[in-house]
Amino acid sequence: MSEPAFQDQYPDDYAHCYGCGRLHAEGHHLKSYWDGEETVCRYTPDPKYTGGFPGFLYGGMIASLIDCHGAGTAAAAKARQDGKPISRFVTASLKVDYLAPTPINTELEIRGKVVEIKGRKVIVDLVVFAAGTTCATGTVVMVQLKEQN
Ligand SMILES: CCCCCCCC/C=C\CCCCCCCC(=O)SCCNC(=O)CCNC(=O)[C@H](O)C(C)(C)COP(=O)(O)OP(=O)(O)OC[C@H]1O[C@@H](n2cnc3c(N)ncnc32)[C@H](O)[C@@H]1OP(=O)(O)O
Repeated sequence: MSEPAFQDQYPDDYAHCYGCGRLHAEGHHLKSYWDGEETVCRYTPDPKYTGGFPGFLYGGMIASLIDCHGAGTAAAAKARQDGKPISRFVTASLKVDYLAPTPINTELEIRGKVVEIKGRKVIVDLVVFAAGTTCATGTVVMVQLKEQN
């Protein structure tokens, strides 16, 4: 059996994020997994998240995908390195470059690559693909909650 999604391993008290918390009743419930040394999250946006014109996703949602998949990647990477269960990270910094319009009603693939793990801080590079096109890239700085360290 494959390992549960990173977000499904968050402790209950820290699983209420609108983007990825499994316990948020109306959230997006993003799910992230290992794919070799990278991580992957797949998500098909609903047209209600339309951006400036029909057919395309609004930038805030793209940032959310990068943010939440980045947090999950940081948590999983730290857990893998330390041989411990997944703990909860929060976003200290989020940078997004929008490279091409991102379609809705198309499955997006968000991939993460760990750049650095230093103490409670993990830096992750991310890419958002739609049908093979690179639509956005991002870098996040994630910090492990002190009480989870
Ligand atoms: C998820 C469940 C939450 C449950 C909460 C329970 C209570 C927990 C208590 C408190 C945390 C509250 C957080 C709530 C968040 C809700 C969830 C989101 O929506 S995430 C999106 C919004 N993100 C925030 O709202 C973070 C706000 N920022 C902070 O709370 C702090 O600034 C935090 C935790 C991110 C860092 O504070 P430090 O005092 O723990 O750690 P320092 O020593 O400042 O930083 C550690 C390392 O990270 C680097 N760093 C910190 N901020 C950076 C930045 N903006 N850019 C680059 N590097 C940064 C530092 O340079 C340091 O690195 P070097 O060890 O020196 O190499």
